[in-house]
Amino acid sequence: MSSFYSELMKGLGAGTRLWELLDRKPEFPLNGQYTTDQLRGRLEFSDVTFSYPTRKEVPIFSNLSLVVPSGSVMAVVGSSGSGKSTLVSLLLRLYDPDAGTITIDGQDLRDLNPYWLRSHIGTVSQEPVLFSCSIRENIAYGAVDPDSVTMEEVYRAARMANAHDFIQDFPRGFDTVVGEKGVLLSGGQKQRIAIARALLKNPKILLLDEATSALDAENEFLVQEALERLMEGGTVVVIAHRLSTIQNTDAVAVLASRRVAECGRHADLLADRHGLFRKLMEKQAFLQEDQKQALH
Ligand SMILES: Nc1ncnc2c1ncn2[C@@H]1O[C@H](COP(=O)(O)OP(=O)(O)OP(=O)(O)O)[C@@H](O)[C@H]1O
Repeated sequence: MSSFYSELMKGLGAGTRLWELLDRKPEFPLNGQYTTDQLRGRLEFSDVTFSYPTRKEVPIFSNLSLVVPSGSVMAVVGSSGSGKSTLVSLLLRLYDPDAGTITIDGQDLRDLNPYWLRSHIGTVSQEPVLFSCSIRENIAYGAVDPDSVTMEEVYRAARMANAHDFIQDFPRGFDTVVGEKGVLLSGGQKQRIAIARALLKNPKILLLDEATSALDAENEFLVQEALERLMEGGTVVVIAHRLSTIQNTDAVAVLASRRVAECGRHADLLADRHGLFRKLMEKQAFLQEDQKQALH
């Protein structure tokens, strides 16, 4: 009886916390209704001013403007704390800007149905979150209706994400249960599962946060190849940390002084000897010595 009582009390405590979570209301209204069948994925920030609700006195963006044409790949670079992740959070509508607008195909984000919006946006973060369930369920979770996903579709997504082989090598294959936050898997493996999840969703808009942590050479190649497949066809915003990624994008936006300080093609930005992008690249030792020599 006494052990049952303590279990009951633990359960009650957990239950209370769960209800508190379920009862939470969004801080701003999520009542946009607009949806469309023909999403093209053109993104535009116009004069966006933003500070986090918890730190109103620290502005993150003031009058930031940026256009990402539909179907293009935009790299976002900037020093640590310049607001790269914040830009992605605003696109996902985790926050609303204090002033200015963010639009998709000319439609204000606030007028779009948030559930519909998020079903068309895929994200792969630096530290992907995997749930404590099977790998198959973790991949199928990306789909709008995970229950209707066939095994064939899961295999296909895993193959394209270069994850199929290592999953098959586990004794229980796709039924392998990954621990809380996927502790059983390496960083590169977790990322490839997150990429398979995003591939299954086949989103029109893709937000990527490239991992800064060093992957071993083989993992890095496999992750990079999978990302390239994922990036085909949609509009992509990638927080880029690798020179090879930056070189393969259509344009680069440099965040500095709370706005987009420079935006253009990688080669053009690099050619400006006094430009911010050039300085940033040199600081981050992105440029190899021989490339620097060639540019001088
Ligand atoms: N939830 C939050 N509440 C309050 N301030 C925040 C929050 N998240 C980020 N910030 C602040 O906003 C600024 C921009 O952070 P952000 O994470 O967007 O930068 P970043 O360019 O992505 O940085 P990094 O390259 O280090 O990941 C930082 O000064 C950070 O301290």
